[in-house]
Amino acid sequence: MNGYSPTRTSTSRPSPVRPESAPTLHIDNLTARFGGVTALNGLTATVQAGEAIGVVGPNGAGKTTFLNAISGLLGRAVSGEIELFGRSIVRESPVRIAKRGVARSFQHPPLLDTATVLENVVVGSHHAEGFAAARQIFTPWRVRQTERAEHVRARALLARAGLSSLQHREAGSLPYGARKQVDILRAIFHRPALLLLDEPTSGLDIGEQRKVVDIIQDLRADPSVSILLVEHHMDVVRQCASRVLGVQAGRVIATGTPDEVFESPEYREAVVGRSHQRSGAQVGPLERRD
Ligand SMILES: Nc1ncnc2c1ncn2[C@@H]1O[C@H](COP(=O)(O)OP(=O)(O)OP(=O)(O)O)[C@@H](O)[C@H]1O
Repeated sequence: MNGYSPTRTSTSRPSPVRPESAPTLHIDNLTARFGGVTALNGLTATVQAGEAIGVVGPNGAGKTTFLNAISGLLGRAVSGEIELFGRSIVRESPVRIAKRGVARSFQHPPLLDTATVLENVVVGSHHAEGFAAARQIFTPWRVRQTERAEHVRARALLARAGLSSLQHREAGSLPYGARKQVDILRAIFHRPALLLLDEPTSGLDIGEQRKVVDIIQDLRADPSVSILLVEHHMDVVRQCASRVLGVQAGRVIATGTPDEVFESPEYREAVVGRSHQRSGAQVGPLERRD
């Protein structure tokens, strides 16, 4: 069963053009500079349809900047190429990139605090469905129908995550762990082709971490969804990602299975070299010891 699968829902969003031959995402020589700081330094990577790729590395390696660049949040600070299904998105706005099927969660979820949890999950969906304001005025019945269907789908997502009891709570009153989960469901609600998750389990307790892992594993059953997962917990990466990019100083220093990367000399040096600081790879309570 796949309760979160974007393709198994009752209303359908016009899907972005997805040429069979092109990968979901191709990144070439991606560089991001902020004044004198080079956060990304020639990063190159490819994500195929249905892949879930972990992005790991020490603090300050450029992982969040990588997701920000793909989301279109960095504007002219970025150079290099970002292709989604073979089409360049490197100069497109965050809204257009979202419309092309990219959704993301944030380290610190920017929920609408005075809206309910249910409203937060569906927020922006009219935009995503291409409902212009004029259309809403002239076809109110259709808009109401769509809203009803969206609320049904959002409730189903919340139920699947065990968060039904929170659906009418104001988001501003939620504890941190619930905020993170709602933010992830909000991203999933838009049926992304590419889901960007930025430290989805940071600050969560063990039960909440398991629920997030469950959500990600469920999504992986859908071959049309690709995932980039920035994560410090090695156990979460092992359970959710088939392939890992080890990143340091804004470039990829190791690729392979989770264990191949975690055990590679390049990655160990990147993390151990900073052992006096917070480690880039945390062994969490979900850690499997094989
Ligand atoms: N908008 C910005 N302006 C200036 N410097 C920035 C900006 N965004 C990121 N940086 C810098 O770029 C580098 C990479 O930051 P980034 O947040 O991408 O690292 P990270 O790998 O996500 O770290 P962490 O694991 O701690 O979240 C850091 O030195 C950071 O201070």
